[in-house]
Amino acid sequence: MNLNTLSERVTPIYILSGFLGSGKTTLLQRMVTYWQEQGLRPAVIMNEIGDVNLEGALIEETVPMTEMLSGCICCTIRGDLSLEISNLIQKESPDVIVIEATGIANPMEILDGVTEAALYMRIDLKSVITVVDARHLLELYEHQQGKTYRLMQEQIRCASYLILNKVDRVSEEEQAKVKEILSRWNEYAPIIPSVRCDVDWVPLFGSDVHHLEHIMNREHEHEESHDHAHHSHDHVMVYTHYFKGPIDSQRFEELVNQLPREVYRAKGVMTFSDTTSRFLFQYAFREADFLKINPQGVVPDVVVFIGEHFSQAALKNALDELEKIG
Ligand SMILES: Nc1nc2c(ncn2[C@@H]2O[C@H](COP(=O)(O)OP(=O)(O)OP(=O)(O)O)[C@@H](O)[C@H]2O)c(=O)[nH]1
Repeated sequence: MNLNTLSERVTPIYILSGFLGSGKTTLLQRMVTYWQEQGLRPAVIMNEIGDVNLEGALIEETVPMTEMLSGCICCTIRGDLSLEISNLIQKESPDVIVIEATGIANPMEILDGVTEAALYMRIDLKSVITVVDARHLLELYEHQQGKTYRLMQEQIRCASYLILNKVDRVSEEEQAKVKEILSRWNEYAPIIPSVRCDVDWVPLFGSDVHHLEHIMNREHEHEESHDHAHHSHDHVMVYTHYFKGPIDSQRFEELVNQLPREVYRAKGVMTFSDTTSRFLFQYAFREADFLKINPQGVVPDVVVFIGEHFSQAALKNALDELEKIG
């Protein structure tokens, strides 16, 4: 692989979320095994509360693993997360990275850490997979209060896929009820029932199999899985757009003013065709801000959009149009 293709390489990232004991580690082990069987090199970022990562011991030694101990990724070490990601990519150049977030982390904050890294590394957040313990959710739903309930709700809302795990511990009727709750909280994420997170990977990694095949220079495409994934991936929480060249600043501002409500945050580094300097772009609470910058080293032109299940295709099309005009 020459340097050029190396710098063009985009590392797919998955976030695994879910409440304590829901089955995240079980799922992580299965994901790692699946990718290894595909001939890929996965890497793992794990975060546990406490000083010893017991579960890390469950993952094979050949899998590069970064452990972030003594705290929850989202509260204490959010900045470090983006650093960990870039270190891992530089040192190990994995084909795919999985971040297992502690059961008490708020996934929105983890998304923030990941998108921070997207500003200086070519990464692509593929999906947030949330594991739900079927019985635990039913029990919490009965009471409908408390921090645990709200956090679980957050984790469910921001998922691109919901693994409804431990269905061996609920009746058919109960399973139907949990599914109904889940689809009310998150109408976009497909719900995949499982026992010990034993799921069919093709729908889950459809587009990524396609993507990873591309990395591996394989020729064939799996049309069916690609279509499926395209459909379910269109409504995303994060969209990262790498620009191929400078764009017109006024047209970009117009686009920003017309962003859908669901996009509530954006940030990036940009080069405009009608200005000389590069800019740090920030967008929050429907307000855009541009700051002249002179980045050190090689920093790509990229904007990360963060929100709640907005249409990635619509945004991508609009940005592609701007690029065509230049
Ligand atoms: N009955 C049943 N038990 C399961 C299932 N999946 C996982 N478990 C068990 O649930 C426990 C927790 O699973 P883990 O995969 O460690 O869950 P986790 O979300 O990583 O847990 P934390 O690291 O504490 O957040 C383990 O004892 C598993 O064996 C399932 O489908 N059914």
